[in-house]
Amino acid sequence: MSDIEYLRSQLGVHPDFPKKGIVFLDIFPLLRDPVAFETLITHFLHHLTSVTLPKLRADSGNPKAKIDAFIGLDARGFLFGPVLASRLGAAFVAVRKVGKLPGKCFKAEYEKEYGTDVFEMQEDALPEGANVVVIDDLIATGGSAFAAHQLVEQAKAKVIQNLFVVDIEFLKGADKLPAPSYSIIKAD
Ligand SMILES: O=P(O)(O)OC[C@H]1O[C@H](OP(=O)(O)OP(=O)(O)O)[C@H](O)[C@@H]1O
Ligand SMILES: Nc1ncnc2[nH]cnc12
Repeated sequence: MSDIEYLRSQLGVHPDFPKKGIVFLDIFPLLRDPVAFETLITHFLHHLTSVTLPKLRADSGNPKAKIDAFIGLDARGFLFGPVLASRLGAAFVAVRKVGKLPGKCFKAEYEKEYGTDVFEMQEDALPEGANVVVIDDLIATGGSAFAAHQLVEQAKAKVIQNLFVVDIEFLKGADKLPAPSYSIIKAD
């Protein structure tokens, strides 16, 4: 079994949660296993250093261009973003559901697979022109990640990569996103 097949086999699968008709894919079992968690981080780092950074440097003409910040989406993006940010010497910025962040915030309303919500990000969290990676546990319709993209645009920064542990591919969420997406586990 490949390491990706192993990770796939460890996902929790919960039909009719949190609503009838939704098959909820639970990434928490992967975090109970330290080897599985480290494998996820290794796959993300490999993609960032072998694809994202070379593309950023080629596109910008700056061989020293770097990832300035990881934007983690409330709540499960917070599990992965700070680890990647720390490993690559970048900032971690939290995008939170409305009403949780103090100070002035940018806002973006969105629709996801099982409801609507509003995301916020603190207005002083990102410098203008920052190169940003969006990270979350899962992409379904892409509504959440697209809202994060809108917040980054409001800050006049740039999303250069989206990262997900799981992509529910038939919902075609990645097609909605202006920046490239990389996901470790493809689900149906
Ligand atoms: O691609 P989409 O259709 O937008 O769905 C994906 C989002 O839905 C889940 O989050 P949820 O809002 O349930 O929040 P949680 O992480 O706080 O449980 C998941 O963690 C993603 O953020
Ligand atoms: N099917 C699903 N499983 C887990 N998280 C989700 N977020 C949106 N859709 C989801």
